[in-house]
Amino acid sequence: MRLSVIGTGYLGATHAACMAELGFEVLGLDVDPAKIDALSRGELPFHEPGLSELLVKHVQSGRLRFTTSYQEVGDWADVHFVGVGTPQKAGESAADMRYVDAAVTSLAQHITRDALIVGKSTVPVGTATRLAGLIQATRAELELPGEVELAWNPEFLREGFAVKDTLHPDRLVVGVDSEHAEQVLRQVYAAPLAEGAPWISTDFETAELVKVAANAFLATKISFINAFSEITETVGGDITTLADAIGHDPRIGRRFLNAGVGFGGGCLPKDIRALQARVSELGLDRTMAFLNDIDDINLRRRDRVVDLAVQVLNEGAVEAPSTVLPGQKIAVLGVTFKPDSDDVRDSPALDVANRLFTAGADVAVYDPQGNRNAAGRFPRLDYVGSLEAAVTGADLAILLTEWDEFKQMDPAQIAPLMKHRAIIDGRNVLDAKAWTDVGFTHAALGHRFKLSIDEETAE
Ligand SMILES: NC(=O)C1=CN([C@@H]2O[C@H](COP(=O)(O)OP(=O)(O)OC[C@H]3O[C@@H](n4cnc5c(N)ncnc54)[C@H](O)[C@@H]3O)[C@@H](O)[C@H]2O)C=CC1
Ligand SMILES: O=C(O)[C@H]1O[C@H](OP(=O)(O)OP(=O)(O)OC[C@H]2O[C@@H](n3ccc(=O)[nH]c3=O)[C@H](O)[C@@H]2O)[C@H](O)[C@@H](O)[C@@H]1O
Repeated sequence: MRLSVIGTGYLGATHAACMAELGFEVLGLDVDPAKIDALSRGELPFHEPGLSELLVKHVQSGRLRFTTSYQEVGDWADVHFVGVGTPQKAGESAADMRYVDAAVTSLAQHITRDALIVGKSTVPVGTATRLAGLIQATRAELELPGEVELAWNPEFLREGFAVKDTLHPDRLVVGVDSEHAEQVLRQVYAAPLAEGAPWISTDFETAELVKVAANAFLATKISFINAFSEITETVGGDITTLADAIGHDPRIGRRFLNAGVGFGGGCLPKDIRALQARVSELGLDRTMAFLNDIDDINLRRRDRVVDLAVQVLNEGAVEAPSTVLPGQKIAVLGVTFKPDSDDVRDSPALDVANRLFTAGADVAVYDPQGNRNAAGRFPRLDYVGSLEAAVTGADLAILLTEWDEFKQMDPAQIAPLMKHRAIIDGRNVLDAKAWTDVGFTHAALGHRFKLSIDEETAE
């Protein structure tokens, strides 16, 4: 079976290379010629563990090719996966559907044989039904040969684990409206099915909603624990112990209860906003209103980091950041939205770095993979090539993305490099005692901050 993958970003490039790994001939298509040139040379335009190796392997074997031509994919493939972006519309909460609509329209205009179009992008409920109508109308008007069906097969991969999640998914969900479409998808996913991956075959609406329900639930879990952080920061208590304790209850589970600077990335934030916008459009204004609070709690974490920086740098005094940060050197450790990724889309870490800069601080940024993308968004920050370069001469270091390199920092080695020994743990991954033992002022999200002047060892 020949597969095409339309849109070769994070999702599409991963899906294309993994489908080649499963033994299929694959043709990836994108409207960005530079991306297609790079992928055709076996160069991955972003960082994703294990993906580069698969790309090189299958470009070399000839099983994986790339094109910008819809005519080529329309003549060639049996199954077309659509993985183009569905970003938040500028100035609105809703998803911008123009890329999905354009991709599906182009396919409908260029397919010249029997084929199945399979949507993988995350979309508002009702999209598949609308697109099925669009496909049939377009093809009838052009009197094109071949039967073209549509299915929706949402994707649950996580960045940083994209290859594993695609080759060994924890479930496969397909929204279909014919037995034939389901059988084709069962053939595509024969390998993970043979490994026992649960297969959920359902209607279009359920498939679309499963995806946004999953992301809304994950976002809710994170903001739930971060809301408790606001309480422990006020009254005292240990947010990590609290998460561990409730997480032992299997009905709750410990995963996604890591308190910190909150969720970001190209999906969770925009997906909860798009869900809310869609249900409001359906007249259900109150139904997902709680997601406003989930979003607000998440964004307040970023304010909290800036407030903490002000407190730490001003010996406990809380004032407006714009009046207190000028001239202070702050080392920002991590700018990607999560470790093992170079993705800075809606990254809480990068947002905080920029806010500190706006408040007048001299911000030195180091991220093992994210500096280049971050510099594309906020070129005025000072990007440096190592952890040591970032902390040297700094008044304060702030850990915002929990890369292993940061989790494994030795406070005794960092201490002599800094001008003042002060650290904020924005992800709750550092051992507070190890830092205070060598004279650091240590503050962490989810913990009450009390500055002890005695502990400050300004040099
Ligand atoms: N990134 C992730 O980890 C996951 C993403 N998703 C969903 O997958 C979709 C894609 O997300 P990403 O891959 O992150 O986006 P992305 O922005 O990395 O990639 C989208 C790609 O589509 C291309 N494109 C735009 N219009 C096109 C057209 N008309 N024809 C062909 N290509 C076109 C763009 O040039 C770009 O390369 C979104 O709906 C997202 O919510 C779902 C699960 C995981
Ligand atoms: O739709 C998508 O694109 C994907 O979105 C998320 O995957 P991803 O964005 O790659 O990253 P996550 O691991 O979910 O982390 C999202 C954000 O939440 C934060 N997070 C996560 C877990 C936690 O306990 N605390 C926390 O703050 C992370 O730092 C990160 O900023 C989902 O986990 C995937 O299942 C989904 O396919």
